[in-house]
Amino acid sequence: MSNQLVFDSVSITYGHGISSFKAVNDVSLELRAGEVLGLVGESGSGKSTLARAAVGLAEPSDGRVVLEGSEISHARGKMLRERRRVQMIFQDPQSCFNPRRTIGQSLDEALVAAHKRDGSAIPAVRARKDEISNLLRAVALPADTAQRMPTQLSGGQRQRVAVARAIAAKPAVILADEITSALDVSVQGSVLNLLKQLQRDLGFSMLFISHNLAVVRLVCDRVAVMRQGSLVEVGETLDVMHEPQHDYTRELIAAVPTL
Ligand SMILES: Nc1ncnc2c1ncn2[C@@H]1O[C@H](COP(=O)(O)OP(=O)(O)OP(=O)(O)O)[C@@H](O)[C@H]1O
Repeated sequence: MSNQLVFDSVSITYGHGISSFKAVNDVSLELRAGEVLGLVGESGSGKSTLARAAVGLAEPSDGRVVLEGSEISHARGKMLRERRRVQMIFQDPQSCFNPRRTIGQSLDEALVAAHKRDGSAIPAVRARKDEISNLLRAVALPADTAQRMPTQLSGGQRQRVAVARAIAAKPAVILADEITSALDVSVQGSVLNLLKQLQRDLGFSMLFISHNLAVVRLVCDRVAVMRQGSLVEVGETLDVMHEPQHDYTRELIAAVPTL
């Protein structure tokens, strides 16, 4: 399997001088084409910061992030557009949508950006409306969701729209950062099933950040464990769950009785 996204000796420091803090410390991690890689570790271990470096929301102080052979960290010009092939979905979709735009307008913006990135002709409004209906259907939302405002949707529906917006970009990689943590338990499963199904159908790779090891076991092919900014262990999910190599991983697993 080829590597889609590579974190190559990435370190990320917040702040400067004596108040600086190294949130990620020399992490090398490879996301293979078509796989779901879980990223686990206690709160503050640097999981989100690492992922954010792949979409330009954090800048590596050392090392680089590489997408299909091309560096996308420190991106300029064409690589900024290329970086949109990595899409991040956040815990709280409420804050990621422009509150003054309808869902249809937000999805349209994502579609237009994807066509611009690929250098393909931007389809006429009618054809884009059809694409938006298809996207909504793909995430099991009714077509009239396009006319609604973000605040008119439930948390689960908003997260489905966030997934639709991510796939509108025809991503090579999706970074899912605690995407069900803010949802009611009753809807968490359906959003996860949806994402897993889309991942299989569309073939993107996914970095799946979660506190919830039970969910990680269900969703992920491999799992990586971070502690205090460093990577402590990475392996096949079942191997890591059943034969953890590191004491810290053992502690994480022991904290989840259902495992
Ligand atoms: N913008 C920032 N400025 C300064 N420090 C930050 C910033 N963002 C995160 N940090 C710090 O960096 C460390 C890593 O945070 P990060 O959010 O990456 O961890 P995490 O493993 O994703 O945690 P969580 O699961 O709680 O989201 C934490 O100590 C956090 O307080």
